[in-house]
Amino acid sequence: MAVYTDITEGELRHFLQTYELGDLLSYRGIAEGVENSNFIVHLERGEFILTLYEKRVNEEDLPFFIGLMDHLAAKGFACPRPVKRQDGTVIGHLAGRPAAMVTFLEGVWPREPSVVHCAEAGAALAQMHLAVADYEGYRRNALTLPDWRPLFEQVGDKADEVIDGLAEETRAMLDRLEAEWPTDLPSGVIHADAFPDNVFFLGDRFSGLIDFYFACNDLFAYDVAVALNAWCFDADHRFDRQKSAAMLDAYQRVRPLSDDERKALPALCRGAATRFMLTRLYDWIHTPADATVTKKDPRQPLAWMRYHAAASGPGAYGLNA
Ligand SMILES: Nc1ncnc2c1ncn2[C@@H]1O[C@H](COP(=O)(O)OP(=O)(O)OP(=O)(O)O)[C@@H](O)[C@H]1O
Ligand SMILES: N[C@@H](CCO)C(=O)O
Repeated sequence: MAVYTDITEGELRHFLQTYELGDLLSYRGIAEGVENSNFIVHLERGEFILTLYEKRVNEEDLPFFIGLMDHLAAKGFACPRPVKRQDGTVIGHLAGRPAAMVTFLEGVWPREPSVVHCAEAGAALAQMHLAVADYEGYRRNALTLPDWRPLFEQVGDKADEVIDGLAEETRAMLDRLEAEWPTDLPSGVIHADAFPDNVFFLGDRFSGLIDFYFACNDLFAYDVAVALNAWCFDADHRFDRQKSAAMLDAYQRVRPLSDDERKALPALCRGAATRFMLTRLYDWIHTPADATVTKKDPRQPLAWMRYHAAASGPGAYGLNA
């Protein structure tokens, strides 16, 4: 459960005085997520999600994330809407952390994504990529190619204590990525963490995207690569081409990929797998033993990395070469 910062009822009541949402009826910490502390807060005016922003979120980036959710919601894209306080601002402070409330989104994330879920997620991602066209905020991706090697150096040879041989394998992958990384592809604001646990469904239908706290400006096709990793491997780390073909097909019905984007897909998938392997590895080693959080296993994205290392071209993803 991701509650790094706990709050007392008194602190919460004090914080809620800055809103016009009525009395507090109940609240509880949310038993999911690894990045921020989240609470579901039941007020007279309804249910809301309260987030206390933790280590990976810089306070100066919050206006970008909040503005993005506002922008997308105003365009009719299904995502949480930030809640304004009495003074018109969104970001406050609670228990020493920056904090904000957003609207509660109906739906559940798919524990075992089906081909239909993958297609829905692909279409939703493409809709987001179109909807950001006139968003004026800019945020550099702080977890892209130039950031991976420094992140890895903070783990260094401890990597081998987690998985034997991992340090050398990662260095070789970073060398390869540095040589092949595409730069000249369509870009804009991407979600950058479109995993199943951030995509809600009502039945088989997409009902909303959450957790925009890695959103940044980067290649649209990189966002697709993140989603292919996150949705299309089964529990035994086997890649399911039917799922990837469904995701890519649905994505392209909304936003067709260019030839260059298609060609770059294997490299982008290698990079996305490496990014999640590295952050999970870092957290595996650095998360305090007393933190109330279920750490994510770096072995899973390592298996993704290995699949993409061997991928010869777009055909490996069910795309025509
Ligand atoms: N707007 C919302 N409406 C309904 N539930 C939400 C909303 N935002 C968050 N949640 C719930 O809180 C959980 C954790 O939220 P979130 O994914 O934002 O946390 P996180 O710590 O940033 O997670 P992650 O590990 O995905 O980065 C979600 O799985 C969902 O159950
Ligand atoms: N989606 C990420 C966690 C949030 O950074 C992962 O699965 O590693």
